[in-house]
Amino acid sequence: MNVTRVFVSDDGWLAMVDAETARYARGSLPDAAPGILRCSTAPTENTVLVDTTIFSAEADAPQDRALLMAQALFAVSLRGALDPLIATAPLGANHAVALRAALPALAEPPRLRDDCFAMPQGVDWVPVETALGRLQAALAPVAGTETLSTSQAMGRVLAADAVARRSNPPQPNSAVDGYGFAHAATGEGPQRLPLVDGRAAAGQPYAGKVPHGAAIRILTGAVLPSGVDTVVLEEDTAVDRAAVVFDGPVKPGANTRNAGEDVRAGALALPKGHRLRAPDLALLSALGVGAVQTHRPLRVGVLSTGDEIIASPDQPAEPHQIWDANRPMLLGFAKGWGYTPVDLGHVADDPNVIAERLTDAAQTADVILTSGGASAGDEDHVSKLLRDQGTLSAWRIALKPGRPLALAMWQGVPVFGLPGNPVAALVCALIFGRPALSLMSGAGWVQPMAFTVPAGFSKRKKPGRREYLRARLNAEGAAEVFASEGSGRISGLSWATGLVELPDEAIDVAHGTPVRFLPYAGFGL
Ligand SMILES: Nc1nc2c(c(=O)[nH]1)N[C@H]1C(S)=C(S)[C@@H](COP(=O)(O)OP(=O)(O)OC[C@H]3O[C@@H](n4cnc5c(N)ncnc54)[C@H](O)[C@@H]3O)O[C@H]1N2
Ligand code: MOO
Repeated sequence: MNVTRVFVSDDGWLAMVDAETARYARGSLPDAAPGILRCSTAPTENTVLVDTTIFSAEADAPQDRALLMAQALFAVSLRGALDPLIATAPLGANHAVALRAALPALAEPPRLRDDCFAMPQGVDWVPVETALGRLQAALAPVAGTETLSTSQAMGRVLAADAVARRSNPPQPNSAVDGYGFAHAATGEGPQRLPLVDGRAAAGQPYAGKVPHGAAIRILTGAVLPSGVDTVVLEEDTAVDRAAVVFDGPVKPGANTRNAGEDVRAGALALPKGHRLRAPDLALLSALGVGAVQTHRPLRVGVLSTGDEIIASPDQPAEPHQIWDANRPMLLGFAKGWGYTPVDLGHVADDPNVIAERLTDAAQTADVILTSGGASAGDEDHVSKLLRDQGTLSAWRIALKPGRPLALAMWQGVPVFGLPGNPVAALVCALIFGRPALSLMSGAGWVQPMAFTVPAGFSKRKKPGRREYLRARLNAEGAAEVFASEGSGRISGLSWATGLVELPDEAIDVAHGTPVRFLPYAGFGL
């Protein structure tokens, strides 16, 4: 063996760089590998101390690490670059990159293929519509019910049909201020009807009967007195002493409203599942519905995960840390959608802590939205945890942005693991979260509002996935899109007033091409 140098690691393994090692380094490892053996000789002037722990990531056993060191040193020596390395001992920590770079390659980098822009093979890419269909089928209303007075029920979802207690209007009445009479007593040409004493006003009904051929002063909303079926508008009349004059003919029933013409007593006023808006409070009140059976608001827990996240901008953040953007956004969605937001705070990427927080949350929330850690990387603890301990259905959705979406049950509570990138978190929350939460709240599945507008941009999109772009309408009514599609560009979320939805198929969008615009307002934002 033509030993040129001996390298000894601090744990006693010896590597020699020479022609033998060259053969070994290029070949397979025989049982007694030449070039590496347990150090039994005292260090000589030929000995260089090496720190083989720099290869801890590559090998656990000291002898294996020494072997890697031998291979690296041999490769370096072949290039004649050994001496500068040896000049600074111990040989190791300061040279980790150079020595790693010198290791012979074992793996080939993946080659670009003709279909390199296709979806990865062997991955179950779920089209958006399929994913939505599965979600819809899997979920059910979970919010309990309680009876509330109508005045307290704004924003609540009806848990039972609301039925009209009486008709609207309850009685036939006048639609205008004018004069009322029996139509049968009038005809064509000038009409002159003597007035009875008294009048009919809203809230002050006329108790008597108006004689055939006579008229009565009547105001808007007044119940039609007996003997009155038609009203002439005040502006079309003149009063001649104690008579009213006008030109006939007047249509029978003119300017009157029939009892129950709006809603009849006993009719369905609002169906179960309807979310009460201010106009609905008007209707229910008008129909005498003073109390309604409602679903309790869905409790939506929101949890952020990630070692880099600082829960609030009230707290300082180091340069490697970022303030939580997703949690305030998702809590805001929940509130805006009429649910009870439950702030579950932020946890670091520690599976035990995440599990503990989810377990607590399962007591206080009906559904949990997490963000971060949804994909399959080293730090993607949410999806791993849900896979190991929950019943995860990890979906890779043919969607951009927002492809990783982890769905699981945690102690009976559905967990939506949204992607960490804020733009992806928003898209997943609006496209998947909103209809799903609506269904769970008792309000049924909802479709986003969308309308077709001309594109104010151009883009060529490949087939196989749906894309959502941050967009807003310009003065011409065309949809312009945000300058960047980067999923971390949070400013684009505020710049936009909605999303443009590009279909799953390929599309070549030019200025003027019709595209679907989904306004934020249609998502209840
Ligand atoms: N090798 C791959 N890498 C990534 C893939 C992939 O398919 N293969 N998918 C990318 C896509 S698309 C997305 S989206 C993200 C999803 O990642 P995770 O859900 O696992 O989220 P993180 O890795 O934890 O974070 C991603 C990104 O978002 C930032 N973040 C996280 N939480 C918040 C928050 N509450 N507020 C503001 N910003 C947040 C985080 O710092 C990261 O920058 O994965 C891609 N990678
Ligand atoms: O879901 Mo990722 O972009 O698609 O950010």
